[in-house]
Amino acid sequence: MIRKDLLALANDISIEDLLIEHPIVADFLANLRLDNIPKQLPLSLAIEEMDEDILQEFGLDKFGVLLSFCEFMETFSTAKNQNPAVATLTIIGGLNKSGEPENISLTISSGEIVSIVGPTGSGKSRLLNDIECLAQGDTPTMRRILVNGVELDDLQRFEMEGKLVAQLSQNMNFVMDLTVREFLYLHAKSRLTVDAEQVVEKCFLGANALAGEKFLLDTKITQLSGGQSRALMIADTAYISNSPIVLIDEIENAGIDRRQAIELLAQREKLVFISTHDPLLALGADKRIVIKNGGIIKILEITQAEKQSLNAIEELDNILQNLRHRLREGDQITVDLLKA
Ligand SMILES: Nc1ncnc2c1ncn2[C@@H]1O[C@H](COP(=O)(O)OP(=O)(O)OP(=O)(O)O)[C@@H](O)[C@H]1O
Repeated sequence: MIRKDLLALANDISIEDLLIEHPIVADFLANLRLDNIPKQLPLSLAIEEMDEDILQEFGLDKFGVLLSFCEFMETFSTAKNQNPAVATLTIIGGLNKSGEPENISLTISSGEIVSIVGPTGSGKSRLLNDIECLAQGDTPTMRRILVNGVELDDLQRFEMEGKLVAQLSQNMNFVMDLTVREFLYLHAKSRLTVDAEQVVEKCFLGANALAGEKFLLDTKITQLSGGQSRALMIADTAYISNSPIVLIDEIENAGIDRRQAIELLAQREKLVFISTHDPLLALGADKRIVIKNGGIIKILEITQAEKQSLNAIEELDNILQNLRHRLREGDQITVDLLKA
């Protein structure tokens, strides 16, 4: 649901009716201790009658409650989560930065991992953006993205917007004051997950396996570090979210177990695209798109020889990871740490 529709829910529908249509609203009210708000009014009018002090406890004013309502519904409402199945995604080439044609057509199936490599500024994020907005020749690259082999008209595109793609970007901004348990539970519940308790536990264990420093189910999500919140979002995307396509921009700096993270996502039959400068991640993918000057210049399938080199790269990477770990621990860095 887009902001305009969410504001209409807050302005035009009584809280009573809202609760029937979106039971998850009860959790929103409980979080802000608004359970006793008059339910016969729409949310925007009901908060007018409220004591400002209660809201101030949460650092909110009346407008802040409406904003918080929209953010909550964007994150948790089921309307967002009825995803169409995506078996394949096709990228039809457009033009590079010099206006020359890419002359490519690449079809990727669910469960495949695709890495995107190329120099800084070459257009890796642009390709991810083209996929995210399901470009139809209307972005600077003129690329077109087909879903299940079909071109999307404006209506289909609009309907699919926000439903297909989970974007795991560098920074996660959590606005709500929830614990990890509450956050995961709400997600699971809003996606009508059977056995929400079990899924929450699985997701929590999965996230902690990826994160460097461990966190608890009772840790507030606003207190998670960048790497921990990234790990949580990856586990959430794998176990709870049902977005069939996952876009990851530069996971290397997140301080989490990168290979395990990608494997976790691919096992869940997602279609995973990772923009990366990291050899381990690039070669861990089934296919590799090489970008230069804004255009796709090569599409490589991982070869047997490359797969074999992965072990050696992993050893090198472990040495580097160990160095980083020692550095964080305040240890002396000596040459013997460079041995495998
Ligand atoms: N084919 C294209 N035509 C026109 N502009 C393009 C094209 N491809 C990329 N660009 C533009 O070039 C700029 C740099 O691209 P982008 O940010 O995607 O690079 P990047 O490879 O992700 O860089 P980094 O590795 O630094 O993150 C952006 O403004 C992007 O919109």
